[in-house]
Amino acid sequence: MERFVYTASPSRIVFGADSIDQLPAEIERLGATRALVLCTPNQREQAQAIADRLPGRIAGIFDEAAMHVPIETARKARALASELKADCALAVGGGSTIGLGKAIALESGLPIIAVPTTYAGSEATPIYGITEAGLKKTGRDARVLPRVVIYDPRLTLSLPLDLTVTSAINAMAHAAEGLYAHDGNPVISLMAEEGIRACAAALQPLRENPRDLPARSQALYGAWLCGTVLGAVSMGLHHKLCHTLGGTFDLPHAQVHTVVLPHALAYNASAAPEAMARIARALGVADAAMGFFELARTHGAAVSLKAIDMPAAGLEHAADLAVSNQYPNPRPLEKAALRALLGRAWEGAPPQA
Ligand SMILES: NC(=O)C1=CN([C@@H]2O[C@H](COP(=O)(O)OP(=O)(O)OC[C@H]3O[C@@H](n4cnc5c(N)ncnc54)[C@H](O)[C@@H]3O)[C@@H](O)[C@H]2O)C=CC1
Ligand SMILES: O=C(O)/C=C\C(=O)CC(=O)O
Repeated sequence: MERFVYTASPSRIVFGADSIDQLPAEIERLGATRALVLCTPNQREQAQAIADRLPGRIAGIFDEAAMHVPIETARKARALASELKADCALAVGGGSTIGLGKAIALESGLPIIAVPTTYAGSEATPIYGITEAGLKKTGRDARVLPRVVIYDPRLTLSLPLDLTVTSAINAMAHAAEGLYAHDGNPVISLMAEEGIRACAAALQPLRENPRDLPARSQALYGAWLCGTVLGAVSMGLHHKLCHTLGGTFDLPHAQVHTVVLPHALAYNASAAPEAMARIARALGVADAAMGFFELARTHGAAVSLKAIDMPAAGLEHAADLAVSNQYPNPRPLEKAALRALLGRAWEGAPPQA
């Protein structure tokens, strides 16, 4: 066994169907009496229903969470938290809403209770992202790691099927890159493999019935594991490409992950054979990259950047950006090979080493 460092995350996880019933006790445990509830406009009703379970403990609801946390939204939410003297942020939603809670916590140290309703995994990480003047900056800070996460699969029953598939692949991407992270460790690799297995296995039953509670539970369990991997070790080429593409061309987050993952894995395959074997085993396929390509296609997700409105004229610029910062990745970053990768991803061609 090689030497490694493992840092466990100090979050408290409350998992299972109806675990939202534990919310009043969890808020009390934190000693909070004035929670600011955060959500997107789409999830206002769901957030209100949760707030209604907490009479006397809600300071207000802010329903303007938006993807990639625009700085203007963060400022507005921070000002409201301060004005209402909130003593905790209760984020009900996906990565965008939890990201808004993190933007508040980063400045104020307010504890976050996260109630995730997608599989993005932000609730399990100390990573924040804020977008200012078209540029998304991300960083790590222990203050933004939610203190408590309530994973209630019932709250994911309403997640539309297309987002269910792409969000689950977003989750599995964390685990896939965690398996070849330069700072990986055996515990995180176990979580990664199990996370991929659980998320992938949930997709077929959810396609047949998006309200299948055991399958929702399995997907959410997998998402927790995959998010934990993201929070614990460094990501490589795939995540960097997705951030570049998403941020520069304003592409939808989970869908970009879904398109890019097979191509990023094919690029890294020869340099990370053991990770590829573990990913393939978790998916129950022969080849990791093709496995993800087929998984997305089988479940009706877009497999080309073209289909999610990435302009072809931006490919050269994206390749330049991809090599502008070097970072640890199993295979060195080569401009010509990355340009070819992006071309295949744009077309929706199968992944190629
Ligand atoms: N900091 C971190 O560790 C991470 C941050 N992120 C960030 O999170 C954002 C993406 O988060 P996502 O969860 O993919 O999307 P999202 O949070 O933007 O949600 C997408 C849409 O689905 C709706 N939705 C969410 N759950 C629903 C449900 N159960 N039923 C019906 N509608 C529902 C939302 O209201 C929203 O309109 C990106 O900005 C990304 O960068 C993603 C992963 C990790
Ligand atoms: O961009 C962020 O807000 C931080 C991390 C992620 O989005 C991880 C991911 O790409 O899914």
